[in-house]
Parts: sequence; structure tokens; C-alpha cells
Amino acid sequence: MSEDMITVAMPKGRIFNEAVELLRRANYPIPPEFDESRKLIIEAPEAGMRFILAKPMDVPTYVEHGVADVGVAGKDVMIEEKRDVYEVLDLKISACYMAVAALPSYDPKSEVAPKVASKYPNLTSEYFREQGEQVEIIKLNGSIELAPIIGLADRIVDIVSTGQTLKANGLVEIEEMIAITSRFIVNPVSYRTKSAQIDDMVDRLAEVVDQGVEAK
Ligand SMILES: Nc1ncnc2c1ncn2[C@@H]1O[C@H](COP(=O)(O)OP(=O)(O)OP(=O)(O)O)[C@@H](O)[C@H]1O
Ligand SMILES: O=P(O)(O)OC[C@H]1O[C@H](OP(=O)(O)OP(=O)(O)O)[C@H](O)[C@@H]1O
Repeated sequence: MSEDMITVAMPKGRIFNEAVELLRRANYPIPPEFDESRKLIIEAPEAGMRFILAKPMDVPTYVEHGVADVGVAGKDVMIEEKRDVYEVLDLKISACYMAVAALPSYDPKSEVAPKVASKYPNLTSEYFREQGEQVEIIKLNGSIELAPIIGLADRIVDIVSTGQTLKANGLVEIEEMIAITSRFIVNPVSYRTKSAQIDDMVDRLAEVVDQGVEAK
């Protein structure tokens, strides 16, 4: 592999298509293989890149360890994971927000030992600590909306996008916490050793991000 090759950690799932579209709009020749392959490493020599396709929550881990030079990660993941990486650009894609939700009958006054379920235990504990409220956090890996319905926790902290999941499960939003978009992140050592390529990538992405925002 060429020394100048940039390894990009891409999140599989929701963010993926929007991130690929941004790269293509920034004139990176991303191979069509990307759109249908089950391969987890995809070489794109014409773009001077190699892509690794990771679980969204793991992207900052690959970048922190330097096995990827750069990556794309949700702000939610950045707050939860607290990895030692530079967050250099807001890509303004995959927008959603983090919220506290509960059943409409939820009454904070009648809560004896407050329990909050979330896929984001660190973000949740930091939030409630800042609010000066002591809560027990119950870590779940998905289907968070189940927790209040089944009586596992009084409140949940989860991502809201269309609000359909909350509505379909009869939950209501109590508080909007943080706006979320995806970020372009960089390994601190790579930022020094591959500065020309990474600066170029940031500039090209920033340009298409701004065009996208202007078009809206
Ligand atoms: N409605 C949404 N629900 C969850 N994440 C969203 C939503 N909209 C945008 N996002 C962004 O997408 C990222 C999650 O993507 P995705 O749901 O594909 O992965 P995941 O939650 O790790 O999924 P899984 O654990 O099911 O593989 C979040 O980190 C967030 O930044
Ligand atoms: O506001 P909405 O547009 O309904 O989106 C929000 C829902 O989407 C995510 O769940 P996901 O689909 O990733 O499933 P999960 O329960 O496995 O996390 C998130 O955890 C919410 O449940």
C-alpha cells in the first residue's frame, strides 16, 4: 500500500449512503462496488483511499488507534465514546437529536428510584449529572422504547428523527437534549504525517457540505 494512501473508517448503516454521496460530490472516485458489496475493506486506489466499513459506534475506536486515518461518526457516538481524535468538520448529514422520553403518565414526583434506559450510558449519566439529578442507568442495545412500556425504566434517552418510533409506542418527549449530525474525524498523528491529503479532503468536503446547506 502506498504511504500516501488514506484509510477511511466508514459507518455501516444509516449514515453510510449519505457519507458516500458526500465523497462522490467532492469528486472522489468511489468504486460502484461500495453500493452492494458485503466486503468490509474496499480499496479505491484512484481516490488514494482505502475504506473500512465499521459499526457506527466503533468508528472513533479505529481512528483513535490509527488503523484508520480519518472517519465519519455521529456526534452521539463522539459524546458517548470520548475517543482521542480530532473532530474537524460537521458534515451536516444524518441529522437527528437525542431526547428524554417517557409514557404520558410519567410523573417525576412519584418516582422513588429513578431509572433511565439508554444505548448511551455515558452520555446519559453525564447529562443527568449536569442536571443535578441522580438516576440509575440501564444499558440496552436497542428497542429502547420498550423499557417504559414493560416497566424496566421510567424514562429513556434515545435518538429521535421522525418521532415515529416514540409515537407508535405511545411515548412522549420530555426534553430535547442535543442536536446530532455526523462529523469528520481525524487521527492526531495522521493529521501531522498526512497533512496535505487530509487538509485537501477536509477542504473538498467542507465545500460540498456548504453547497448542500445553501441548497436547502
Ligand atoms: N433515527 C435514527 N436513529 C438512530 N441513529 C440515527 C438516526 N438518524 C440518524 N442517526 C445517526 O446514525 C447513527 C446510527 O446508525 P445506525 O442506526 O445505522 O447504527 P446503529 O445504531 O449502530 O445500529 P445497529 O446497532 O442496529 O447496527 C447514529 O450514531 C446517529 O448519528
Ligand atoms: O424518530 P424515528 O425516525 O422513529 O427514529 C428513532 C428510532 O430509530 C432508532 O432505532 P433503530 O431503528 O436504530 O432501532 P434500534 O431500536 O435497534 O436501535 C432510535 O433508537 C429510535 O428508536
